[in-house]
Amino acid sequence: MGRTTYKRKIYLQDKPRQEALSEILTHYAPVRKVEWVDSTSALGRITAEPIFAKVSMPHYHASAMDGIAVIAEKTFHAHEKNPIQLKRNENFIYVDTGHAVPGPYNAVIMIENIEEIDEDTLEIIEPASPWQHIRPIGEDIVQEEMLFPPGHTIRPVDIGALLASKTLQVPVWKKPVVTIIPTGNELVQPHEQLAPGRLIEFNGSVFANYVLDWGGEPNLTGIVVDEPEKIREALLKATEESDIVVINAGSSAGSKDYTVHIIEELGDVFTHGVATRPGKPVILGKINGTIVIGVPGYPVSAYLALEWFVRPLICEYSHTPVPKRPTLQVKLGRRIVSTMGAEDFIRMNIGFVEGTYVANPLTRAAGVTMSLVRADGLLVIPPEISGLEQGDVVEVELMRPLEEISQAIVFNGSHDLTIDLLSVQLKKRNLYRKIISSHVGSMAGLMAIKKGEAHVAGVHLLDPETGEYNTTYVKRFLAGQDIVLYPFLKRKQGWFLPKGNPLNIESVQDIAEKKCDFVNRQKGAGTRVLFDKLLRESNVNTSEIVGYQREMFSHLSVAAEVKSNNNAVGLGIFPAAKAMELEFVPIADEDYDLVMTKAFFESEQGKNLIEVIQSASFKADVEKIGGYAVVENPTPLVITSKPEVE
Ligand SMILES: Nc1nc2c(c(=O)[nH]1)N[C@H]1C(S)=C(S)[C@@H](COP(=O)(O)OP(=O)(O)OC[C@H]3O[C@@H](n4cnc5c(N)ncnc54)[C@H](O)[C@@H]3O)O[C@H]1N2
Ligand code: MOO
Repeated sequence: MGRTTYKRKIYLQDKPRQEALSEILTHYAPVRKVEWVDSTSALGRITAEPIFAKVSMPHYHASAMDGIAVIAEKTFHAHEKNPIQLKRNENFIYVDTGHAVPGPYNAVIMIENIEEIDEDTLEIIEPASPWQHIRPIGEDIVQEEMLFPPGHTIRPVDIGALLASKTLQVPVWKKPVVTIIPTGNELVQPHEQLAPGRLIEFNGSVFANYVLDWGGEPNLTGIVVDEPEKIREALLKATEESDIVVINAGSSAGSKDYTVHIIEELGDVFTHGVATRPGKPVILGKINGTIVIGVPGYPVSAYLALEWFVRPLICEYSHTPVPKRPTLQVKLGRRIVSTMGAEDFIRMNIGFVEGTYVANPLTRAAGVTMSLVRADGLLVIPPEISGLEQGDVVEVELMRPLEEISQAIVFNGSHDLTIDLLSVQLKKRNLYRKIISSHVGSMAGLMAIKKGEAHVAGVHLLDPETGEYNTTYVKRFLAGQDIVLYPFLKRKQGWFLPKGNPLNIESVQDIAEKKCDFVNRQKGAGTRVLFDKLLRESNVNTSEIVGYQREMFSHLSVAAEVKSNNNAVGLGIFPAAKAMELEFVPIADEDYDLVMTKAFFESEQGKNLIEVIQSASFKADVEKIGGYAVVENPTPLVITSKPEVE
């Protein structure tokens, strides 16, 4: 059998998302099917027809109170000065709440308004009005009444109405079957062996669960390799069996991105490329009357594309509107640039600081699933806007409940592992309280406090003049504000060395003399300041250090470099050395402290935070990492807004 070869498709369209959606909706002609389901298991299903009550509720006149049923007309003359006596079974019967009130009785008197004379005789001093304390037939539901219109999503309370009216089965839309085909030679199932170049297939399960959540019936196939024949086969089978087909990855311009050609060959392609970032390489087409949607491989692009195109089709199938997320006005904590001509979808962290919702962008990389996991909101920047300024007030779609966002502690500054532990401990004490952190570096953290965009900043800024950490910087940059510098951690800084320290490195002189390959940090990093200070103190010139000009941007990347070179040395914190299984020779303790406004420090949230920091369980968590110590009951440094007298 001859193999089909396909040319690379290089140019993708930039079709506006709404236009692509409207177009695909016009091509969507679903064959809707109705199924009858038991009312007890109809939760979340959508009624396909109006639902009418089978019987009334109540279906008899029912007493609404414990007491006696009477004939109202025979009580009309009752008065304090004219008590009326009633005889059992003659002109009253005893009834309890819910009992039937048989004719000719037509009113109920509560037991507390009755005087018992003897077993069969009662006395009343007030008349009863007709139908008082009686739930007449159909008070709640009248037989043949419409319970719900078509297109109604069944909720728990609706199941109550169905059962109460003896409506035991309901006609609902059959869920549209959405077949999901993950493709890629590099993919393995999560339980399979991993190797370099092998990626775990997880998009498929994410899609399946979204489809389920949105009211569809997911059908996740196995992984299909990047071979035209296999893809063709999978698509043909899927289009026969499903209402909608989603094929993942292979949507772009790679040498093995066959999907678009195969859809074109088997049916029609309406769109290849939408004007969005991320999510651009979407394919919208149709094979044998079934809509086929090719979504990009990168997880974030993939989930967004699914929401833009698959969700509306599922809703269209059941004639329901596409739900919208609630929105919130937020102030931007940072400037955001955006692509002209394309909609930008930016995952945001949101915090409530000093009475304002402040939002900061998370990473924009389309391969970072955690950006969606961590997102509090989604900022959509329209195509005609090239960027937004820090401080602009914009609308974001909420991806988390507002209560949760409002109670979070906004943490900015230099990242440290212990901040996650702190967040876990806070969460354990209070369901909602957590920390949302932006890792922007110590200086940017200070600036966030200055501008009221964060509650707490984590900083480790060494003053090379004084050898002191943080104090100088806080005094200089936050002058004029009421600020608290809270001594938080002592972190061990030390040499990162190959296992066993083969070159026996202990000092800056050793590094220079033995011509080690030094792995440096970027200018401004606390570790870089420390290294430069060590050089000065030891009278070693930067030119004597091999590799001084090579800068890495994190402790972990320094450790990774050292791991790959037996002649290398780096400087950094212990956990990074431990993660890469390196030798670690401690040389200094670094102060990693917390900066916050005095108002926050004194607030309930602030007190909570300090309490957790000083708790035995948090300290135990921190000790487990190694190379760390929480400063025991420190004296916070309070800096007041009153300018210092020089
Ligand atoms: N020259 C160009 N290259 C690329 C373009 C472009 O316009 N020109 N677009 C880029 C964009 S934007 C995206 S998005 C990706 C889309 O690529 P594909 O849809 O062809 O997907 P793959 O390359 O096969 O996979 C990309 C990436 O996605 C992850 N992936 C894929 N499938 C799964 C799965 N089932 N589970 C989890 N993760 C999955 C994986 O990390 C892949 O490496 O193309 C750019 N390139
Ligand atoms: O569309 Mo890609 O999704 O920008 O990363």
